Amino acid sequence: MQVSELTIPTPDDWHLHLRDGELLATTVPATAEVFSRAVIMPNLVPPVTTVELAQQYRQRILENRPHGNQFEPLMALYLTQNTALETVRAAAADPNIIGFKLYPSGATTNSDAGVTNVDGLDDVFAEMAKLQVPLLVHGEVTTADIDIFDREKVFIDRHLRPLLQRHPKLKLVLEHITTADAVKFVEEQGENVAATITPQHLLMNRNDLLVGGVRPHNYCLPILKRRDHQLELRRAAVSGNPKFFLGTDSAPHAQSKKETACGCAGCYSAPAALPLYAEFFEQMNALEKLADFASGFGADFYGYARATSCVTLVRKPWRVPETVMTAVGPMVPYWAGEILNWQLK
Ligand SMILES: NC(=O)N[C@@H](CC(=O)O)C(=O)O
Ligand SMILES: [Zn+2]
Ligand SMILES: [Zn+2]
Repeated sequence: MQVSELTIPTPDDWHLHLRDGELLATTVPATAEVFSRAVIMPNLVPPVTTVELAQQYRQRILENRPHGNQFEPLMALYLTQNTALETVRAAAADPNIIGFKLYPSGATTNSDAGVTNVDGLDDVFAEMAKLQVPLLVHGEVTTADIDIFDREKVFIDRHLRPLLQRHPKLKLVLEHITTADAVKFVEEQGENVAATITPQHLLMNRNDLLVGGVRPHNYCLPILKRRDHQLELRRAAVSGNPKFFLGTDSAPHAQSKKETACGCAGCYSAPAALPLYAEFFEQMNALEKLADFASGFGADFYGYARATSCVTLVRKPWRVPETVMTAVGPMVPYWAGEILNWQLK
């Protein structure tokens, strides 16, 4: 029998870009109306590198939270080559800071200030391991000799395995994983290593980016991979392994910055985030696994209580809007113009 309603604990988004300024009026409610908590990515210009900057940013986010809403932003700090041990200690002491985000310099949107030499930060990683401050990782090498489709695998082999050998207790989340290699790596590591998976990497592969014309709104980083990799991600997401949990990586860019000769990377999935994951779990005949993936495993990993409130999805097909109007112009959401079977009640 087909279920027509699905109630799960209020989910958490463990990887989210809200941006800043006027756009917060759009991005904060879109997530706060569905999610209980979200990890807020720090790749602003300038980047959110200190506890003080994160507290100010968090305040701007809270100002855009709908009245009566309990949404809790959990701030990630931007790791640089100059991050001080003092900043690690300050982050550990602040309950609104969840950890540090490692962007290899040049890997993705606003990563110029990112890390140029991972091995040179061993003191910082040692302190993070000691204080159990999580390291969130955009796992791609950036050297020109490595093909864009191999960048995740090479990062794992060159940097992540050695890093965890040097710091076996480090709590680490490999963000937005896209390859069978990443799945295998996370499965092999101890309980201190986990991964987030986006809706686009579960629902699509590189054909959806390149066949029949280039689709800028399916372009994100790490780039969609071949179908074999997608199938491994799909398997991992429904496996019930608590190391794999929800992180949308919703990453809004203006339509004009996506539909252009040199388009930005990022899918704005927040307007349809939970229905997109429900679509995937239904395709896998595994809707009963959505609750742990969306609302359980991430909280367990990070050491938060699971939400006690609930959200209900109903089976009621709807079309994702072609555009969403924002203060900085129109944006094309991920899955625009396509049908989703589930929506929030
Ligand atoms: N995922 C993306 O393609 N883009 C993200 C950055 C990131 O998460 O790498 C963004 O900030 O636009
Ligand atoms: Zn990233
Ligand atoms: Zn991201």
